[in-house]
Amino acid sequence: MVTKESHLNEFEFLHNSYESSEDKPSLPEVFLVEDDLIFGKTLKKFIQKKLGLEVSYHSDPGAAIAQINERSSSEQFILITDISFDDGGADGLLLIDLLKEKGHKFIPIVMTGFASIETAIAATKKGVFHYLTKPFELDVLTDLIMKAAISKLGYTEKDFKVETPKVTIPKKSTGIERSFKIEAPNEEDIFCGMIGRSAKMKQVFERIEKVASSGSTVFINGPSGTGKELIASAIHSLSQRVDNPMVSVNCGAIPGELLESELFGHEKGAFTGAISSRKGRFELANKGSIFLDEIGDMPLLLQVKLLRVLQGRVIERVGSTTTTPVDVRIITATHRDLEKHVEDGNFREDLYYRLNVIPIKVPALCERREDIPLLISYFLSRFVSADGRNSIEFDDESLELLLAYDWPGNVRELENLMERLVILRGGSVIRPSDLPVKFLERAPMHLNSYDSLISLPEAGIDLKMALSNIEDSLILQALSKTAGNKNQASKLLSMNRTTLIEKMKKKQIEFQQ
Ligand SMILES: Nc1ncnc2c1ncn2[C@@H]1O[C@H](COP(=O)(O)OP(=O)(O)OP(=O)(O)O)[C@@H](O)[C@H]1O
Repeated sequence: MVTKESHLNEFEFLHNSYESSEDKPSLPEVFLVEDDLIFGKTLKKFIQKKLGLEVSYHSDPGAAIAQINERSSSEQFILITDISFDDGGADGLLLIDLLKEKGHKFIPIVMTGFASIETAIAATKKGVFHYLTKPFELDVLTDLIMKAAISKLGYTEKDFKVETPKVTIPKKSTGIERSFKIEAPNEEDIFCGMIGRSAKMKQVFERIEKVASSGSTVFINGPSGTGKELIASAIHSLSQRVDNPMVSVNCGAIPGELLESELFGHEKGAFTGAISSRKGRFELANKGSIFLDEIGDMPLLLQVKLLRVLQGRVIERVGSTTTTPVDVRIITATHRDLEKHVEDGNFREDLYYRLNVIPIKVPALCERREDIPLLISYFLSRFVSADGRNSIEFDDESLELLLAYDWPGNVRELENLMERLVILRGGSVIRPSDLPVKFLERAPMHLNSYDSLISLPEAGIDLKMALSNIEDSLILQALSKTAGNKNQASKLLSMNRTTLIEKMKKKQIEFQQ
């Protein structure tokens, strides 16, 4: 039976703190003992990079004891050790006993892949600071090391230079070779309420500036959510027509039979329900601009009527026999491939050429990824309250996922996601698990990140075994990240769910939370 008292005595024996802060070395020493070479090296690199601590790593407990015995037994250190070693001849708890016998003072943290009540009790009896069950997030271990150093060795948080290991976006996956940083747009990145620093958006801005004053018909083409309506507004606001109205009509949202009277107006009695005559949008936009969104969805019959307006600059109300002159600049937009629409016979070729006088092509967001950090910052500044209470931050991994994602819904999708995260996760750090699963599906492969974590040991390596260990580790990490959900984990690993299950069975991998 472990009593609270015996537990405390053990702790006191192990953790008699330094008399004064001057006595302690500048940073705590860490000894790591783990027989899985790849995991051990990964841990060593991660702890060193994140906390700036020197880590002495040994795959063999005997070698660890030899090194520890060489140093002065009065200096306390942190020991991180596996419990069971593959050759069966050593045991992490025995290592703790042997070091204690030699009079060493240290704070033990133990790790095990096979959690059992018996070993947990045995570890507690030995006064371990924490008992970690594999797999665990590497950050959990570094947090524990800091906690141990602060609470047992008298260090303060300031003694550590905590640095989250930087992840560099590989060129292949995103086309950008630099660390991803959220950055507020500066003056040059903002054009008429639009954010853009990429060369592609700068070209769009230049074209808007050039065409705005001309009065010509403009055709804006680009995927949904790329800002076509914003571009139309910019053209209008930079033109001489700015003091007159800009009227927008979504041709795809109004039923075909209503669209004609919506655009051109109607006379009293023109159809059932036409109790009075009414001006259409063209007349309302007189001396200003009309923005015909989703022009590709306009019915063929109406296309003929629009062509007549373009040719004669006059409109004819439904039910009228006379024409009314209109002075309107026409700006149209569609997310469709209008040329293909013409080829398929769904759009009149003559109208297409009339509308396409000045084309503006808007790039999808995935073609201008350098704008993503600016847009994130811009939308956060819009959604986060003035006191910053619901502000959010992103960890490196989630930032990377945001940059690598394809954004099929473009800027609108990014805007909606930021709004949702601020509402649901305001005040916290966003991690990959806070993002919709589809972001994880498209995560890039960090081939080069392995270079910084695993280096070829002097004595060489059993490649087959090493790869198999990496596979195990990644499968377990995917399961851990998705709380054991095999469906989501398989997506993270870009494999079928059934393949994952078969692999787990074959390799006898079991996941316990
Ligand atoms: N460059 C940008 N800077 C800031 N906000 C943008 C930018 N581009 C788009 N947005 C915002 O994204 C949302 C979608 O933009 P908009 O409605 O103009 O897209 P669209 O291309 O017209 O979409 P659809 O084809 O679906 O009509 C809007 O809220 C808009 O303010």
